[in-house]
Amino acid sequence: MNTQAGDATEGKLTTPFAGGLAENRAHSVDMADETTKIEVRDLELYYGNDRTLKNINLLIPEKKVTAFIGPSGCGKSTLLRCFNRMNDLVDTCRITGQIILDGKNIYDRDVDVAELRRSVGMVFQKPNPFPKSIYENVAYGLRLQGVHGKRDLDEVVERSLRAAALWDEVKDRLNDNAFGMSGGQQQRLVIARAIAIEPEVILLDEPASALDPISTAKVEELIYELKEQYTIVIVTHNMQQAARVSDYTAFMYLGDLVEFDHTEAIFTNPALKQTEDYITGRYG
Ligand SMILES: Nc1ncnc2c1ncn2[C@@H]1O[C@H](COP(=O)(O)OP(=O)(O)OP(=O)(O)O)[C@@H](O)[C@H]1O
Repeated sequence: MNTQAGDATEGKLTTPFAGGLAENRAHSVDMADETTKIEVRDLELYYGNDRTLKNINLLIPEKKVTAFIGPSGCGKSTLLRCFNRMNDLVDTCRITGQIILDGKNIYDRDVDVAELRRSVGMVFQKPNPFPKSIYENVAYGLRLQGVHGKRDLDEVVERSLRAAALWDEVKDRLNDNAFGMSGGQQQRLVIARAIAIEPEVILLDEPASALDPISTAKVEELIYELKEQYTIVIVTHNMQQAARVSDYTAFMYLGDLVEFDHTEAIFTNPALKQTEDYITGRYG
């Protein structure tokens, strides 16, 4: 039987695996030490007639990094975008099921989507700074919220740039245009911009795939540090990256959540041959 996510079984949370093969895929994932930040319940997503996400049930623990891995087109980004309702922007998209954030279904009618996106920030594959100064990029969200005092803004800009491990590199050129920064710096700037408005969850969609190895290492270090304060969900094609930065890993295939577990277990002792075949590069 497909078990409801979040059922407590002898101190464990039973996380079911979705799709038609649920019975022989389910096993217990010990998450007893975790607080659930997001719970995905029976999530189905259609683009037109295409069933792109199939009965996804998943727990995302607070202040941990959860990675989504799987071959191209399996639905990783689509699932990620459900967490801040970015898919609402796609006309053909239809969603059933629930995503509970801090006890509230984010798909309820009374949810303020702008407010949701303030608490669930997102960083995309390609750095997308605004054509403004470094300072204004970080201050942008605060200004939108009505914060205009220079001291307040200065403080948040510095704190956010420090948190994004960028302050030392840019503190003497805060008024320069962000487009003059390297790709790796731009990506950390975008992360600083996301942090500035104090989200609770940060969604990262292949945040390092457009970066060189040194910038990638910096972004990975940053992700590791950010989980002290934020719940992080990352989509990555890079298995080593998932193994390095995440605490939990979800392996997806053709819209199914095939296996979810502690990252170490997924990479050293996966429960399913399908997962093992993917992480050892036999397909995908
Ligand atoms: N806006 C959209 N409209 C229609 N179909 C879409 C849309 N976005 C994604 N899809 C389809 O949904 C499926 C899942 O796509 P998604 O981008 O979530 O996969 P992914 O696992 O993140 O892939 P990749 O690793 O290549 O980024 C694909 O078949 C894709 O073509």
